[in-house]
Amino acid sequence: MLEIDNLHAFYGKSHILHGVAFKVAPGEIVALLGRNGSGRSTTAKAIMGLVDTEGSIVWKGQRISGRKPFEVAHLGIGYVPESRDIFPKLTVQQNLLLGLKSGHKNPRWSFDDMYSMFPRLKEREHTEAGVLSGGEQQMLTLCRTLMGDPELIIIDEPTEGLAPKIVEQVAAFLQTLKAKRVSVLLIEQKLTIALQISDRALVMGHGSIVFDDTPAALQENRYIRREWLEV
Ligand SMILES: Nc1ncnc2c1ncn2[C@@H]1O[C@H](COP(=O)(O)OP(=O)(O)OP(=O)(O)O)[C@@H](O)[C@H]1O
Repeated sequence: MLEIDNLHAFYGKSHILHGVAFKVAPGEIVALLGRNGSGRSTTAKAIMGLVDTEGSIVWKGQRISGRKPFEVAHLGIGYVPESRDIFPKLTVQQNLLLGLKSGHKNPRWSFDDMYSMFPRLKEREHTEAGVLSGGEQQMLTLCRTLMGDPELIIIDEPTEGLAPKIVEQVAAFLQTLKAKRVSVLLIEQKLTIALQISDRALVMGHGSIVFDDTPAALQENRYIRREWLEV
């Protein structure tokens, strides 16, 4: 479904990704792990057309490398960046409405789906998003992106700084996506969550993929964990 091969990415003259290659299959949750600065966010930005790249990014058989971010989104790839991405002066409900893909006839998701995954958003339905807590803003960003009905959603550190109870809800949210065959590329710092819910684990180091296997294999591989994950 998503096939990345020999991907290089650049910020000006800085060469950040060095020949990244991996695949994401339909309905698969793939965890992208690594230390801060290893290149995980840059990989997400490269897929979304937000940084200069060389190499190949193919989505559903179509080459998307070099496309504009809105084109990539329109083709069915949703992106939840690390910074919570909401419209602060609009209510929760208005933010969700803005997520809807225009002209889309049979959306997979309804407002009620969002509110049943995150009941707190229902309670805050008519509240301006700018006054929500960090955790609530994260829920809203996830839901707004999902309202656009992506087939693949790339989520950058969704549980960063959240209380354990909200982390559990985000994990349940990811399981719901899986049940509905939405693929997920999950950039995570927390190894336990990534291992619990993902089908495959990728580890990045210095802008390259240094491990690509099952979560169980990563659990057993002390060398990779020590060299590339533990701080
Ligand atoms: N806008 C930028 N301009 C120049 N260099 C950047 C920029 N953004 C990131 N970098 C550099 O690119 C490298 C990879 O960063 P990236 O953000 O992709 O890592 P990461 O694994 O996602 O970690 P983090 O969680 O800290 O963002 C780092 O060396 C970082 O300093």
